Amino acid sequence: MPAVARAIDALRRGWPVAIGPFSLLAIDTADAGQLAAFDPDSQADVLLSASRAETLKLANQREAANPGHAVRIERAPWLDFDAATALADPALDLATPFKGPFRAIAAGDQQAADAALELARIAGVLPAFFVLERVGADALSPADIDVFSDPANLRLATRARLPVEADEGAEIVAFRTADGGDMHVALILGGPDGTPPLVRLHSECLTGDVLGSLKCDCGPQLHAALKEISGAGWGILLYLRQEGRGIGLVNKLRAYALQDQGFDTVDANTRLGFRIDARDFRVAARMLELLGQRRIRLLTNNPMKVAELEKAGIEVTERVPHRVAANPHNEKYLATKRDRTGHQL
Ligand SMILES: Nc1nc2c(ncn2[C@@H]2O[C@H](COP(=O)(O)OP(=O)(O)OP(=O)(O)O)[C@@H](O)[C@H]2O)c(=O)[nH]1
Ligand SMILES: [Zn+2]
Repeated sequence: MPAVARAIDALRRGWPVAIGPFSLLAIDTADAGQLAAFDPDSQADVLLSASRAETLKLANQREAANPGHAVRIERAPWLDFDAATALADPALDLATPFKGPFRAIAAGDQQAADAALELARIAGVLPAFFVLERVGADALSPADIDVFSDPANLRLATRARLPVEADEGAEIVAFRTADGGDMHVALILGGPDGTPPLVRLHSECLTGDVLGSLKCDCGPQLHAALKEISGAGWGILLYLRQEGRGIGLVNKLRAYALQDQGFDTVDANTRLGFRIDARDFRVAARMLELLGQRRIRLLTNNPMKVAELEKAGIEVTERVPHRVAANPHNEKYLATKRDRTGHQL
């Protein structure tokens, strides 16, 4: 498992990683010099996500037969570092006329190719690589990456009293994984009273939670949730380290830049090459289990959260709506949540 943590670190630094039969260099974090060292003979192909390939109209019959999977683009003389960056990063879509033509070919080991894209998401880098078939002694397997994300690895690390505005008697509980994955926390307000706790799953949003961003509703939702839970007598707020619906802060800010170009929150994620919602709510179920709460009332407008928790063995006895007032900056975002991602607003 430490090998996965090392690979995540390497991706963030623009260093090569090995997965299955592949040696991979993340286009997002590497530079032309690192590419020359990685691939002195200009042999490397490019690996992209299906949704990115679709945006670029590079999804040919091969991809259509295998939707949702990594797409491999054959190396061509004009596919240098800058051209690859334009393939990887949608910020340049409107500005950069494509050279090409580019040709999609068989990915090779599809499972390993898909695992590479998932590792990029976990590392918070764009899901796009230079790729070579080169067997490395300590290559990761796709199963290693699954194990890394398995919420069964989550452990309760420590708990302490934390007086907060909403409840001076609150308690904070920290969770962590053996491999140094993201650290999640729970805030318990009030104490068990024999009824299912009112629970809020809050996904990290640095811009909204800390900076008072008006682009989303996260900040007001966070504070309203704490108030509501304390008013209900008792409950739990899970603060989940799933910034940007699981794509990381840098990629979320890239999504914001695309929104400045007129794309909505859904299309921005797709253009970046990510799923519309890349969060894994099994981790929330595991935290509730470690806190001894398998029956809950859930504060959310998002039916997917209810479904995912139930799938992971948590009984949601009631969905409690969690609406906050809109402002002129987040009106469109909230409308998109209602119209395109099934939020009950
Ligand atoms: N990728 C991306 N993430 C965003 C954007 N705006 C907010 N987020 C993230 O979205 C998460 C909050 O999710 P929402 O979809 O607003 O709400 P929800 O949690 O699904 O649903 P509710 O429980 O009803 O609030 C946080 O992690 C934010 O950082 C955006 O435009 N793009
Ligand atoms: Zn937000």
